[in-house]
Amino acid sequence: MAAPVLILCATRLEMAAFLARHPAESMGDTPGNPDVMVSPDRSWHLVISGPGVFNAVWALTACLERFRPQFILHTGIAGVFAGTGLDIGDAAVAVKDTYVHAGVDLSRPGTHAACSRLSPLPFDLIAGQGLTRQGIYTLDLKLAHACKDQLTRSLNCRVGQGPFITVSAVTGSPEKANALSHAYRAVMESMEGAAAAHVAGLYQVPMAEIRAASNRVGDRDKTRWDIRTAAGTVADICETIIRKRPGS
Ligand SMILES: O=C(O)c1cccc(C(=O)CC[C@H]2O[C@@H](n3cnc4c(=O)[nH]cnc43)[C@H](O)[C@@H]2O)c1
Repeated sequence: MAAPVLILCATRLEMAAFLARHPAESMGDTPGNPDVMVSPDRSWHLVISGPGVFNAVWALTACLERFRPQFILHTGIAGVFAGTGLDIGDAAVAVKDTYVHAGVDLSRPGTHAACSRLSPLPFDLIAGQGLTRQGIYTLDLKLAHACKDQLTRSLNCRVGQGPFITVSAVTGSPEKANALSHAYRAVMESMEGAAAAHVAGLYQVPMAEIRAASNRVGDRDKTRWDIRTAAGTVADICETIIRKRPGS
């Protein structure tokens, strides 16, 4: 039997629709252990990390110390950038994910440079992977393309593909969203992606990052967010990937 797929998601809310369709057994949620579930046939595990880069690193590390999955499916909701052709409820597959806070900030407060990309760090964040100096994590492109092809065939929404960014400070204005979109040509913004890619890279486990848009990046008006619809897309993404196992 193939190794399980490890699904990594920040919150239970994002996985609610999937878990309603696919009830799973809890493996314990005790202090010092992440919240992990396993499917009845043991073909997938789900870890709920908690939001943000620190929780993602902790939860994924704890799992990879316990078992080695075939690949990691990092999923959840995200903000979608304007000009991507995607709307709320649509899905996208990451080809790379950049932690925008990694680097040397040479900008002067009050100048236009404040929103542009940082200069590279003088050291690798993963030894031998020079792009990590700019917080850039390249994902497994063969797996990403296979997932995109499969999801395009299976989902009832648009499926985009491109660069994602990861933030610790959620983008809170359309102006900042425009600047980030221009600087990174990003499709989606989340709070965990690059952190998960960092750990997956250290453990040399392939990872696909596939998210569903719940809101437009920079939009603070929650009446325009649609987490329920996005969580439905997250459920469709997970169902497709665990059933078809693209790339294997
Ligand atoms: O209340 C807020 O302002 C807020 C901002 C971002 C996310 C949330 C959540 O409750 C969802 C947690 C989860 O969602 C991802 N997410 C969704 N939209 C965005 C975004 O526009 N920018 C960054 N992250 C986003 C994120 O990965 C969180 O883990 C509430």
